[in-house]
Amino acid sequence: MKNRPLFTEQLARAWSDQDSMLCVGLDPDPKQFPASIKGKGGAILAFCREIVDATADLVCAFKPQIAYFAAHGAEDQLEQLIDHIHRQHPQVPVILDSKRGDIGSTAQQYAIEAFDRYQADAVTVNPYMGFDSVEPYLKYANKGVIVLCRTSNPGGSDLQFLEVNEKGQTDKELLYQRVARLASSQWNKTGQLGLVVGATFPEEIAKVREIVGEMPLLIPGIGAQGGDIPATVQAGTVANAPGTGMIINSSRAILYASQDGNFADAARQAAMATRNALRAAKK
Ligand SMILES: O=c1ccn([C@@H]2O[C@H](COP(=O)(O)O)[C@@H](O)[C@H]2O)c(=O)[nH]1
Repeated sequence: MKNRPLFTEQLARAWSDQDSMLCVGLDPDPKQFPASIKGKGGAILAFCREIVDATADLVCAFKPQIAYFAAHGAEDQLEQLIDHIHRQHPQVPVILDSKRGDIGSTAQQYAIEAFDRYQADAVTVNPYMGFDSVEPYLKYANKGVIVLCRTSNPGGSDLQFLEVNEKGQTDKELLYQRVARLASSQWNKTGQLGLVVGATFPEEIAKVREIVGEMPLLIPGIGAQGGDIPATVQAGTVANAPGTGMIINSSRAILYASQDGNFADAARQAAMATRNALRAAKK
């Protein structure tokens, strides 16, 4: 699917036309599928397609997590799913969550995987190996590149909270803050960079927002991980532009709202309740 608009334009349109900051995460776990789908050929695609069709008018993005497809040898189903979203719901950007990170020549292959093979509008990237591991993605000038910054898991603090002050630098700087500063001031050559910041850490969301201005934040951690919606929205709000700047992800709490035959309806209800809670929190 060629000629997709700039990722940031897609987001701006989705935030305004859909009035939604909700991203539905597509993490298909066959063990949790309803009996009507479980065990059938193409079950992963069938399950995700129903979720997508039931929620597309409620979201600003979909985020398929590649591991849930690759673990079952279902990469072809991931390709077909993204193609389905582009054709049936062209207004909804697709963020491929793959969190790759490697030397430049290999990162180039990962960029081809995300953007040429899967046709994603954006991809998550691990910055641990530095700018030359991120740069190959920037050759795709209209595509979003969303860099891990302050992740939602408890172990994220092991490294992301290390002090990284240089000689002469007086203000204390932590590793996740350095990532935010580099991403916004030096790495954002295309204007299409974003950062991952977990809803489980609203204080750090606020700090990152202070550093990066309007840059889009992908915020996982509400729903199954227990992140607080009002605290998240308050912390991540862009000055004078409520309802923008955040792509707030929920996966399991929506996908598995029911494991019966009515799973798609239940997912829609859960997505609507979450979107409404996000809307209410921005006021
Ligand atoms: O810091 C991070 C980065 C990515 N994720 C991903 O988001 C979803 C969360 O799923 P829930 O079911 O809503 O907990 C999942 O795909 C993770 O790989 C994250 O949780 N935290």
